[in-house]
Amino acid sequence: MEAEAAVDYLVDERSKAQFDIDAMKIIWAGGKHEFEVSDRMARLVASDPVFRKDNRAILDRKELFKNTLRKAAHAWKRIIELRLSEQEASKLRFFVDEPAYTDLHWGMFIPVIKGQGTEEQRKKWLPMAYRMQIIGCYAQTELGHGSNVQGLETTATFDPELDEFVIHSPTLTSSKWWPGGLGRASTHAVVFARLITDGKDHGINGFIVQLRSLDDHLPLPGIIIGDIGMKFGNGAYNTMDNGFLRFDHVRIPRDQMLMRVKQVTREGKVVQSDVPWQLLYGTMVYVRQTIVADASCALSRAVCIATRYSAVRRQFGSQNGHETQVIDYRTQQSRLFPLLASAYAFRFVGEWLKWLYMDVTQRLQARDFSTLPEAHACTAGLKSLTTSVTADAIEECRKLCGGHGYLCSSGLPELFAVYVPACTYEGDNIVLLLQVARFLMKTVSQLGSGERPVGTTTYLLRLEHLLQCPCDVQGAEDWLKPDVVVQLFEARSARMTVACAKSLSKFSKPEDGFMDLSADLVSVATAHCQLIVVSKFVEKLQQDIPGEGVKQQLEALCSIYALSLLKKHLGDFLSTSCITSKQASLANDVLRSLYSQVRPNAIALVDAFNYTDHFLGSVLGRYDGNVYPKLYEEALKDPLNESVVPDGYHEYLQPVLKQRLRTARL
Ligand SMILES: CCCCCCCCCC/C=C\CCCCCCCCCC(=O)SCCNC(=O)CCNC(=O)[C@H](O)C(C)(C)COP(=O)(O)OP(=O)(O)OC[C@H]1O[C@@H](n2cnc3c(N)ncnc32)[C@H](O)[C@@H]1OP(=O)(O)O
Ligand SMILES: Cc1cc2nc3c(=O)[nH]c(=O)nc-3n(C[C@H](O)[C@H](O)[C@H](O)COP(=O)(O)OP(=O)(O)OC[C@H]3O[C@@H](n4cnc5c(N)ncnc54)[C@H](O)[C@@H]3O)c2cc1C
Repeated sequence: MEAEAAVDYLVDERSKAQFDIDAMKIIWAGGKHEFEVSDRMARLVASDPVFRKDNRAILDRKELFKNTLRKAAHAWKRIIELRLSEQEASKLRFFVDEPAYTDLHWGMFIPVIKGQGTEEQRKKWLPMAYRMQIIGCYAQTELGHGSNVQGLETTATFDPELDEFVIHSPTLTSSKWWPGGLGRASTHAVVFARLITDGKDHGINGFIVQLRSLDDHLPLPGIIIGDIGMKFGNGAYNTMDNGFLRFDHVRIPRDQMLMRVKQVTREGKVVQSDVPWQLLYGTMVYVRQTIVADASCALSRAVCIATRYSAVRRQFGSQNGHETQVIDYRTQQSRLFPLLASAYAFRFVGEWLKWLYMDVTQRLQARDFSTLPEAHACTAGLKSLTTSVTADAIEECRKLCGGHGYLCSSGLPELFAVYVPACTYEGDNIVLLLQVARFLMKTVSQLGSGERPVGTTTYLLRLEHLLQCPCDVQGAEDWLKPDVVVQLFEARSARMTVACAKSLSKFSKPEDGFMDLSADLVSVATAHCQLIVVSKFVEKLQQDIPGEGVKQQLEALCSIYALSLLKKHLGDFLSTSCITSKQASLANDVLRSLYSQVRPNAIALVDAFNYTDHFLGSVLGRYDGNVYPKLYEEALKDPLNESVVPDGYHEYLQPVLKQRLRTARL
């Protein structure tokens, strides 16, 4: 094929931008320093051939896993050689863009010891873990029990004679099943098990257990361990060794029980410390918060691919002598731009959630436990909302790219396959929304008792007003007023919450009500979480936003985010009498004009994510828009194209063809 000169097919598009893109890049990155680190690490990874990833879909499982081990070892080598800070190292891992055992080691094993270990335990285990002299994972879920943590069956029985715990898997369903990094790589795990002393069950707790020898990596006596097998998609999450694990009376010293929440004395007495027992779930709160930040990355990546390709792709019509760019179709805009707006919305709510998590952590250290329930509800709810939207959005972006979106070289199938389990891991999304609903029902029921709602539920203090207030929209331009929109989302959430609370109060047993009304409770929780995202976007815009035109673009995106939600959930807003059908129709008109406003800026708005072509891993999303020759190039790399006549022709194709010839002669 003819070699094409390097042409930037998106130059025209970029010249239309009406804002300072460099300033937007800094807003997106969360600051100048963050931008600089992220940019440097992205380039470092993109320029290193060890980190190539274009062959993942065609490697078999063993090659794929070995390749991941190689990349993780190389990443670690570079981290040491370049003396990277924790922030730089974590960005480097992010741009390597391949699920690996190191995610669980750094993302869960270290945090669980930090959060649930005593000072002595932290001093003993963390230095080894930081130097990667041991590799750890988080072994909570069992074959028969995932969502219901209190239902775990693995036992940790105290033996006072030897001052040890005996870790045991009493049934098949008690086998640990799913932990990432467990299958092949980990030498240690924090294992969640039922604490049994003197025949009494004291509920679950974490225990540090060595699984494999530090000399030859063989499983230690009493440990039965392996990988749980291939998961959804080629490549994708199969770089991760999710594992199974059974214990046959494995003994560990008493001081390997994580003892920040509960302690077991030498005599076998269980002492509950004064921190809330829910801190046993603290690592999940931490990871849920990181998953929200990650959602904006996955979503922005898919949106970047779909937006660039939509500007390159032309179908039907006539536009300056060419067919029309598909991005100019209103239907394409109405599917794509709300996703672009959601990517920015999730970025800002993720930033805020990180702040909330740091705040609750500091309070816990100062023994102020008052904001823990809210932090749990926010992390659970936003994890659920952002991952569900992102998973659906990646699939929508695939469809927005038409047939070519279905090719692995578009990057979208693998992104989808890697991303969808986020709706399940770290808490199934429905189970987590039910936790938010439970928190809201409790908050509303306590309103009369002088208990003041905190943080994101403060709006419930204005319940009387919110239950009656009319929506202040008279003309279309009123829909652009942030306070009008925020109050509307508050009113919708408050009205749905109160309606559900009333229905619940009719049940003599609250548990029966929760079972019967669970689908409605999920809708209530969703409305509350959407309110949080809308209000955090609005709050972000009240800060100083430097850069010409940047604030205007973000204001347009914020309005698109809120009004597209209104359109999607119109039933909620109309059935709670929050708006009239006339107001809904005005909102729709405003949305159309906002799409026109965003259209010339669309390419620059996705360029602001600053993704390298290596990270995007997509022919359709290439920065230069040179899609068609590169699609050919990728196709020619497929192993099927290595020979002109396919393997199997002589055995299977030729006989069939010959047989058909004979039949034809008959
Ligand atoms: C230098 C080099 C650096 C290199 C850097 C590399 C960087 C890499 C880093 C990568 C970083 C991060 C990536 C991380 C990787 C992610 C990969 C995916 C991993 C996936 C792992 C997992 O899936 S682990 C398993 C997760 N499991 C779950 O989530 C289970 C879900 N279930 C539950 O949480 C609970 O069972 C339940 C909450 C659903 C119910 O619990 P329970 O039955 O006990 O409770 P109740 O409902 O009765 O509630 C009792 C009260 O407790 C409150 N509650 C519940 N949970 C919490 C909580 N978490 N915190 C606080 N409070 C909580 C609840 O509200 C009730 O309160 P009251 O109503 O007041 O009684
Ligand atoms: C890729 C991946 C990586 C993972 N990594 C780890 C790891 O490192 N460590 C670890 O310990 N675990 C890990 N897990 C396990 C994960 O945390 C669990 O799968 C998750 O918590 C969901 O639990 P479950 O599988 O038991 O789902 P289930 O609870 O069995 O869910 C099945 C269905 O039942 C519904 N359901 C369940 N309970 C209720 C309820 N009360 N009300 C209404 N509906 C309900 C759910 O909505 C869902 O539709 C991983 C899982 C995956 C997919």
